[in-house]
Amino acid sequence: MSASLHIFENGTALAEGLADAVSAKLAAAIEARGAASIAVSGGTTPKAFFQALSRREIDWTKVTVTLVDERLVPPENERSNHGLVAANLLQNKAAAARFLPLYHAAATAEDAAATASRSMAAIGTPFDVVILGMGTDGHTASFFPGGTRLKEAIDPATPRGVITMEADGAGETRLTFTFSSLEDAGLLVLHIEGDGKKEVLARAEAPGDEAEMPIRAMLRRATSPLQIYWAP
Ligand SMILES: O=C(O)[C@H](O)[C@@H](O)[C@H](O)[C@H](O)COP(=O)(O)O
Repeated sequence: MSASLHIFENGTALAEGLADAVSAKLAAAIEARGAASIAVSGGTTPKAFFQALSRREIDWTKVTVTLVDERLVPPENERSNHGLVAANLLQNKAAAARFLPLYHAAATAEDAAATASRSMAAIGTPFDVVILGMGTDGHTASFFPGGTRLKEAIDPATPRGVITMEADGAGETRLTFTFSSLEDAGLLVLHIEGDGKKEVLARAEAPGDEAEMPIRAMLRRATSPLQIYWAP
């Protein structure tokens, strides 16, 4: 599927424009099925978007929020994506949403991934909305170049669910949804800001190995059209 590029004047306009598109998609899912789901990314980019989305007037009691990926740390750790989402998205109107964590205080990372996969299976798939970020190394979710389980994570034959990942530069062990869990979302978004990320995107769009820039898996093979939201 080909990608579409949505360009905004600045970060504020981007946050508001993306919150409009996402809340419309969630509202449509609630209208159609009585429930909606969204998986979001961590990092620095989504903060303003989370705050804008938290104020949108939809029936948040029917929305399940989860994470595309997470670090193996408890929510009170400053590097926790759960902590970021709790502080910025699960506020205002969106405080009524249900949040499903990927991190569980389990004995091992594998146990945490298995627990997360089970609780995710209960919400049903595909997700209505998936918001991806992208690192300057071309990673998305926790699909890191050189990641221990990168091949498995981006293999379309790997079933839906959460797996563990370790990589140089990733810091902690990660928990990440697999490619197959994310690529068919009702609304599949790549949310990036700045000229640097635009250059990374241009490199990713050029021919080359997916293992070198794993965002290529989404750009090339996602069955849902990738909606790229960008501002300088
Ligand atoms: O950090 C995370 O939780 C995500 O794993 C990661 O994929 C993130 O979306 C990118 O690294 C972009 O991060 P920035 O928005 O900070 O550039």
